[in-house]
Amino acid sequence: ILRGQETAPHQMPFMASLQENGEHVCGGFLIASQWVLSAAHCLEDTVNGTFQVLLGVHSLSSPEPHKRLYNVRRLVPHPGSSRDTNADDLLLVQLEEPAVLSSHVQPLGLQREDREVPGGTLCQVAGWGFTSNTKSRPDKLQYVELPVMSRGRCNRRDFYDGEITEKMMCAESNKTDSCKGDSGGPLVCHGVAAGVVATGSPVCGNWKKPGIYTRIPPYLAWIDGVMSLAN
Ligand SMILES: CC(C)CC(=O)Nc1cccc(-c2cccc(CN)c2)c1
Repeated sequence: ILRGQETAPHQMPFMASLQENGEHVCGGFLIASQWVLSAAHCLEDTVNGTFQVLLGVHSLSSPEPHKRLYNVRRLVPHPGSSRDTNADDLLLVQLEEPAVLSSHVQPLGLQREDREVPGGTLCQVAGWGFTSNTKSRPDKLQYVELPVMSRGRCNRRDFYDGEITEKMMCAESNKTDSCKGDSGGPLVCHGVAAGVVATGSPVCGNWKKPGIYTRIPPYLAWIDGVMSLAN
């Protein structure tokens, strides 16, 4: 998160750190006691692929009473996701067991009505991703408030020139922005998850490259289907 601020500890009790070999790789968020939603691109550049999910966390490094690392039972990338496009960039992560819920560990509601979030709406995005283009990584959870950019404006030639589908949304990236390591985190509008941070262009904080977020309503059937079928 570029030019954001540290959250109050556990202000976002749905936030998850998707980790590989004990290192933060991507954001994610609890959507049910045994399920975390993240981004499919987070599975790229994995070494031996043992993922774990850290919940109830504020500082990645300090011991915290509510912090708990969960093993992963199953990783379910969206069938339409692929390395070379932004399409369907979603990942469902089933925890080995249901998370112990508390005031520090709570699921986040999903936007259920398939209605566009109007341009200009202020939404929050959080994560432990880069806080600058010099790749500095924060230890504590950061968040920033960003205005949504309408699809019409985001698809202009000098922005993404028609690349933004109705299953994606954009947010301004003028200095404040999401960045590497924030992928998979939620874009929270009116208190519910309206989008998921997609990698989009590997540029952070450049107003000409708005942040791309996978919209959630178009994927509710897939999300509910996967969760209902799993053992
Ligand atoms: C100088 C460094 C920051 C270059 C770099 O590593 N960029 C990079 C790589 C992969 C993903 C992302 C990335 C993720 C989520 C959101 C965004 C942009 N809103 C970018 C950005």
